[in-house]
Amino acid sequence: MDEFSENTVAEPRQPSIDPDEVAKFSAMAAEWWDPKGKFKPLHKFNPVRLGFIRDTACAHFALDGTARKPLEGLRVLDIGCGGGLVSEPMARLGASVTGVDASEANIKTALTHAREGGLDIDYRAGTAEGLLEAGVEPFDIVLNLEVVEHVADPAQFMKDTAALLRPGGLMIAATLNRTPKAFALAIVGAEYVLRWLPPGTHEFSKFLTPAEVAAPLQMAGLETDRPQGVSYNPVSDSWRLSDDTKVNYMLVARRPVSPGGG
Ligand SMILES: C[S@@+](CC[C@H](N)C(=O)[O-])C[C@H]1O[C@@H](n2cnc3c(N)ncnc32)[C@H](O)[C@@H]1O
Ligand SMILES: [Mg+2]
Repeated sequence: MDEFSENTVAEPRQPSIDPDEVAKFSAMAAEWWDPKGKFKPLHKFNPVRLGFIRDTACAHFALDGTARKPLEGLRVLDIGCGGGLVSEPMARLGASVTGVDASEANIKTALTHAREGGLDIDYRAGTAEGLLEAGVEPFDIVLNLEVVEHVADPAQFMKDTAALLRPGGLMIAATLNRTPKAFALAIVGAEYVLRWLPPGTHEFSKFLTPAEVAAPLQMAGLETDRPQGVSYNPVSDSWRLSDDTKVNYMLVARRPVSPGGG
């Protein structure tokens, strides 16, 4: 057993995995940390979503956002963590981070990169349902970023990730909306015209509306905020928070301390 196999959770039945999708990401695993490589869009997108995550977490848990490590003491799950583009900054903010991805190649990249940077992150190859089967302790924060549009059963995936959130905890989900504008910008524009992403990275039919992301979370007992749009500005070549949720958006959900409120 190599060192890496110990980082695999619950091998046998992992129904959220769509093998073609995971193979697509495994094939690009070496590129995660190349800001000019295939994950360039995520690198560009990172500052705005990291700021949003930090601010939302500090507000939710009443933390001092100006502290050097404001998330100290919080357990964060980054589900579908890829190469760790969000796990690492969360660890730098003081959180105890568990990063889980269905692709072993991605986890290898993430482990290597974190070690090189002296960061201690609990990376595991696996899935949400694997964590549930393994009986992990629920997390203070669950990050569910740009993954649900790549899984086999989105509603079940959202439900499983909700089950990994403790009472009083915070989930931040992010994905692409299923609108004509998202088709034009995220698929035609980003994949075929600008070539930001390899053609075929996204399947339009797998995009989800905010209501479709929120419904399984609400059924799992979470309360959801209004979706937060994130938009690209071609003039400044940067991303910003916006009122437009038609392409990229984030959805904040909270598990009440006691069922039915509180
Ligand atoms: C677009 S990447 C997002 C990576 C990271 N969350 C980010 O935003 O930087 C999607 C990731 O989800 C992973 N993935 C796909 N299906 C999964 C599943 N069922 N469970 C866990 N991870 C999965 C892929 O391997 C890939 O690394
Ligand atoms: Mg995606």
